[in-house]
Amino acid sequence: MQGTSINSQEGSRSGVDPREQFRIQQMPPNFYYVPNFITPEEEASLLQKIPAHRWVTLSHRRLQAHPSTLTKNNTLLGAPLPPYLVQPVVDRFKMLGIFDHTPHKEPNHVLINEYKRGEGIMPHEDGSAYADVVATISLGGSICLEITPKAVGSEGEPRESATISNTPAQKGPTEHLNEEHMNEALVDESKSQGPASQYRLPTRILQEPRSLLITTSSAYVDLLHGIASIEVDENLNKDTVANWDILGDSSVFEDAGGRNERATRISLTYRDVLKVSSAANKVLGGLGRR
Ligand SMILES: O=C(O)CCC(=O)C(=O)O
Ligand SMILES: [Fe+2]
Repeated sequence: MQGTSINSQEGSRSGVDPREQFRIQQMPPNFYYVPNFITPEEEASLLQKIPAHRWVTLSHRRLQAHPSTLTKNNTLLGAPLPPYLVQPVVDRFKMLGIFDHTPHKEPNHVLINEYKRGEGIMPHEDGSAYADVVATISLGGSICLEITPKAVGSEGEPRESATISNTPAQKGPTEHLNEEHMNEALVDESKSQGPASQYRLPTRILQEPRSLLITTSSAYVDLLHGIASIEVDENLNKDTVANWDILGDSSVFEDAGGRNERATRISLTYRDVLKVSSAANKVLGGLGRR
């Protein structure tokens, strides 16, 4: 947002959604992409402050949860987020009204993912532990997030908890988007639900370093997201990347012949956990059991 600053007060006075200029037009609602949301200095500072000892290694990425992992019944033990995760970005979230509709009006939980070259995350939904919004800041390398409709028959199934490993929503290996998918990507109405059917799916959102991606409402609830475990994102152009027109610098990918060589990427995913238990209750409960 350093280069694309908005005036939220003016926005709200005039009744204009401050996120509107960042909406990804070619996609089902509601995805918003903000290039250059943080500065290179802020990116470097964040990268330096992420604690090296908190990583949990999963099969295709590393993860850490702040302030802590959720309990088995998806409750957050109330505690503040570390200051380096709060400022300056949470004030910018407020300018955009990202969490205005959630119970706590601001994020109370951050999952940090690290993907080395060739790593990814299978298609999934983030689930009902959280309010229906996630705000993702990307650091390091660029990556494509693949957006797919839910599989036939998945509607109505209970959404499982969004724990540290999220909710795998499709069985089997991640299906990578390729040129074929892109070219015949108009959604088959019978295989999609709701608003997704008017748009081209599956599709990709290219996330540049220092960008913010907001996924909310129906985008959070009705669609799956994942990252292919590949070393190069290929065939990147205006027809295959939903946010091409609002990228910070599409020439980087044009100059590379439509390729993005993956490098280590870290994502900070900000969320509002619905159920929060107070630390005081926990302490008293603990004493009671003695
Ligand atoms: O790294 C990303 O951008 C996606 C991560 C993700 O889907 C998650 O943490 O639930
Ligand atoms: Fe996710």
